[in-house]
Amino acid sequence: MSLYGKVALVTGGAQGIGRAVVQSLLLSSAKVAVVDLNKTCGEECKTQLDTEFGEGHCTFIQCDVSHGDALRDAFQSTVDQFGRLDIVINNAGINNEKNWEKTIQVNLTSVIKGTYLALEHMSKEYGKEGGTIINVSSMAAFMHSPHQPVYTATKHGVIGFTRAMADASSQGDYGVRINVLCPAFVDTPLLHSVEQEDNMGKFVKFKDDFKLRMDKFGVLPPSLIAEGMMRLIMDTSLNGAVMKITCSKGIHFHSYEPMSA
Ligand SMILES: NC(=O)c1ccc[n+]([C@@H]2O[C@H](COP(=O)([O-])OP(=O)(O)OC[C@H]3O[C@@H](n4cnc5c(N)ncnc54)[C@H](O)[C@@H]3O)[C@@H](O)[C@H]2O)c1
Ligand SMILES: CCCCC/C=C\C=C\[C@H](O)C/C=C\C/C=C\CCCC(=O)O
Repeated sequence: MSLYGKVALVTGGAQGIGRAVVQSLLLSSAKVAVVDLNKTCGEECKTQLDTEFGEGHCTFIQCDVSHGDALRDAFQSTVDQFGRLDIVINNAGINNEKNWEKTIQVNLTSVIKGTYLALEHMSKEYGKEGGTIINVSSMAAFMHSPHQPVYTATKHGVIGFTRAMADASSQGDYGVRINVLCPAFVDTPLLHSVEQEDNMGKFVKFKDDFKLRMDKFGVLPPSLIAEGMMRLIMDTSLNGAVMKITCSKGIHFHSYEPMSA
């Protein structure tokens, strides 16, 4: 299915998983705003994408998603440049147990803020045409890691928030589907943070144990995560879905007990 005429915003889109998703969106003919803190990476990414897809299909907006006003401006700038907004991927995330307050701000608070801003631009509640939001969690929400307690907590939070908002959207007739994606280990620069005391703090001493887990469970290519994202974007039956992607089972969904009143 083509996304011609649709506009997407991807946070943390300059490298890693976000970069792979941006590529897939452009291949499907969407226009894309790459929102990222890293100016060098973002500008390089835009140059490469302009060469591949031609100018005018994507834009780079430098923004720290943990700064609420800057994130609001990034959403507005996307709509000003491309005229509308249909797809929002709240993907930016960090792994920092030393500065764990920042990890909560980036991985959880900014996902909540990004979801609310997306609704302001897409929800029927605000007179808009609807759309779709994907929030990025992690398999760490299902297999908690002693090396990453706060990272694990934020990824649990992303799932709970997303599922609750998906129900709010269907009950409130927002016209916006809200889903969550949980990758296992993915081959991106983030994985290397396990080696660094600056990221891991006192948990760095567990790095060998962490690497054993990677050997045991394997490491996925970012392109497979992008494939999962595209499925969540295209399948209009999905709302409140929790997609997991692992080496052992590939792309699949978590199932929950039905709620009893
Ligand atoms: N790599 C993995 O093994 C893995 C596994 C499960 C989930 N995830 C999640 O996937 C998402 C993407 O991770 P990745 O592996 O691609 O990481 P990455 O470090 O390769 O890329 C993250 C991108 O986000 C940007 N970013 C970081 N902080 C930001 C901020 N405050 N504001 C704006 N942009 C910011 C970075 O500049 C970078 O371009 C994260 O939410 C991460 O938690 C990753
Ligand atoms: C310390 C560096 C961390 C860098 C990346 C951060 C987090 C990534 C977490 C992943 O989501 C992995 C979490 C848990 C376990 C992984 C895979 C489980 C697969 C299970 C299966 O195959 O059935």
